[in-house]
Amino acid sequence: MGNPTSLYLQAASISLPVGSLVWVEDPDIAWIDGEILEVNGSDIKVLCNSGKTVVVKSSNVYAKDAEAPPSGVDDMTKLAYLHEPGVLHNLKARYDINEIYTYTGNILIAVNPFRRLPHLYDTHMMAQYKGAAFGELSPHPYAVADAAYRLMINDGVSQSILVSGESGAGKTESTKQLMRYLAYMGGRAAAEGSRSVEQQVLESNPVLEAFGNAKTVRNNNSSRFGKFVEIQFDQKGRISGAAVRTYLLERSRVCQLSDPERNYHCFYMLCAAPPEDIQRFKLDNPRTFHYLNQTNCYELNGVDDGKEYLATRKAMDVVGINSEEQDAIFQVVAAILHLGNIEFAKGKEIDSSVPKNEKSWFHLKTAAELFMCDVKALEDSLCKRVIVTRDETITKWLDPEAAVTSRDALAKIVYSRLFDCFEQFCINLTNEKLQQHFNQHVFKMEQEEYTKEEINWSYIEFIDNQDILDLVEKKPGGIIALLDEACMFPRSTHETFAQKLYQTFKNHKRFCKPKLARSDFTICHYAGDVTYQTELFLEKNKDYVIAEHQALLNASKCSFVSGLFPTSNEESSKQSKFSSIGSRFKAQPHYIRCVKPNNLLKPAIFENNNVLQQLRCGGVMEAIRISMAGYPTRKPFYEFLDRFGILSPEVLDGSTDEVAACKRLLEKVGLQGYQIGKTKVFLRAGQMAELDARRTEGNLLGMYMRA
Ligand SMILES: Nc1ncnc2c1ncn2[C@@H]1O[C@H](COP(=O)(O)OP(=O)(O)OP(=O)(O)O)[C@@H](O)[C@H]1O
Repeated sequence: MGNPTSLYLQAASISLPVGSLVWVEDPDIAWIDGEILEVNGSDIKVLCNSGKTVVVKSSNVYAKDAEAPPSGVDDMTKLAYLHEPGVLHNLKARYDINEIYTYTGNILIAVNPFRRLPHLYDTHMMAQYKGAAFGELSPHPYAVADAAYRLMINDGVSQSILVSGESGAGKTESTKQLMRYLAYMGGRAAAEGSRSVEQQVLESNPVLEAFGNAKTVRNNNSSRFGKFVEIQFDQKGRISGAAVRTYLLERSRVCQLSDPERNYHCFYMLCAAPPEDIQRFKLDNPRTFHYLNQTNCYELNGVDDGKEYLATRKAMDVVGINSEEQDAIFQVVAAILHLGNIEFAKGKEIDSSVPKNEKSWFHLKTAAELFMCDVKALEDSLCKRVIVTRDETITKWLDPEAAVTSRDALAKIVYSRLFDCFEQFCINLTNEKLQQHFNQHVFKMEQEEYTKEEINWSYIEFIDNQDILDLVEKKPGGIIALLDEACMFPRSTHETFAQKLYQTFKNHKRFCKPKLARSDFTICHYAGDVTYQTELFLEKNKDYVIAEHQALLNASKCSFVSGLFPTSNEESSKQSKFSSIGSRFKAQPHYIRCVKPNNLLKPAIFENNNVLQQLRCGGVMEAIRISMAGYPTRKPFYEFLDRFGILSPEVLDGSTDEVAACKRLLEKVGLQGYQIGKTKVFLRAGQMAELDARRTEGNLLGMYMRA
């Protein structure tokens, strides 16, 4: 991605006269506004609104629109000066009055209010957005959903809405609003006694949240997985079906935690279940389970896990999971908790292990009961490995440490099979793909606007992230290809893999080796640098189930459990499933970018630097950069004359032809490089500021002459 500051050079290089209102950089609040006191060559003295005076280079000063409405504009493209401080200030001005949604062209930016705003989401609101032209009403997820819905109906083309943002930014909430609106538009009364499809989709949220969400440092209810919701409509625009696909669950959380985070909600819910379930699953206080007591965080503020358990069961009913299946699911969840409490001691043989004590035996037996598998087989699968060579079969003991690793591996694979998952690495890769898609889309929309207005423009290049995609997934030679190779050689270790990477990519500008690291590597993703540990990597890529675990659970007497571990020929290939994520977004996309205004998760706090960082990474500044490269400021003819007619009042005399008047005015003021569209004047970056500066000069001159 290009350096975002290079964007504004054009806008900044114009000379601003004394008295102009400007933005200058500020270390604490990112951008501060003020007024120019003096201009000495390229040095500009500014009196900031905080009261302090600073001298800055003219290239770092950005014009502030004196006529910008105090409560902001609902679309960034309506800003007279489209630059970073303008965009930031606009979002803040709106956030201060609880206007959390703002457009940047077709992209909806949603700033998390961290407070309920029920008036925004009632049915009355939905009725208003139904069929309203995009941009006619205040920005809203309903408007995005409505536009997508209508395009689907009118053009018969599938649509997708991409909701992105960092953890806690409001993706889940926004998605819920989208689904509510689509259910409202395409709803169909359910047959007597059965639930409607849309209700099932909405109700699938609590189910997924119970099993895939956890408290993290950044969000008390953080989704630890990617989600793809597909809603199908029939010819008449009525919902006909739905599917919710999940991918890439964070699996390490099942057995490894640190303060102040929690494991997946379902574990705590189950421990707070009604007595008959507690008895049946031999459960106890969460503090007694190793997989839960590695942190001191058990309860969530305002959440009653017992109630949540019942609500989850109910939600499972709605999505069509019958009570037998529900029992099987919670049985597996309980089995995982017991599994985690099995400790190991040294056995009689050298380097062997056995369950440590009575307590461990109890948990081993209980886990086997709940998995409905053989106790001895479970013990063996934790403590032994069978190695088959050409000539013989050797049984190898695992020492206590290796037995713990084996136990945790079993817990993770069972839980992830329960949830159907992939790796953290792929989450970043998916984002990369989506980002590229986003760039292309924004670019295309710009082009379409120009074509519609019959504007000439040459192809404007923008930097995309194809290089990162190549680095990661190019065949042969990309990181994944090298990883696959490494996994095929029995002797390769994470160190040899790392060496291979360092060697291969030593000159790649998106790849680097962190100083001091021996086997880590860093990829410069669009959202920032991410360092990966090859150690975990090699392990994770071998997404195999240990053969003993596979055999153990495939033989379970519970058909649900054995179904989680089908034999290899019953299993769908991993590759095809992953590649489908990117291809699904081939449908016409719409974008919602969620922004988290502060890390305290509190209302009414808007941290400039924090927000700016998200706008830069999330592609919002990128979208603006793309439009800056063309003709970012567009003014309908009458508005243009209204604002700038004063620069040459004679052009207005006696003429009713707005187009001719605009042309004459632009000629008179000697502006170069603008274009006249069919309904609007198109200006290059900075030209609006230039015209305003002339107006200011004109006013000053007028005042001087009058004096
Ligand atoms: N539009 C909104 N109105 C009210 N509260 C909101 C809104 N959007 C987000 N929130 C609040 O912010 C919290 C975090 O939002 P959400 O769970 O949607 O984030 P997320 O982006 O899905 O996070 P993660 O990626 O961690 O799952 C919510 O629990 C809710 O309290």
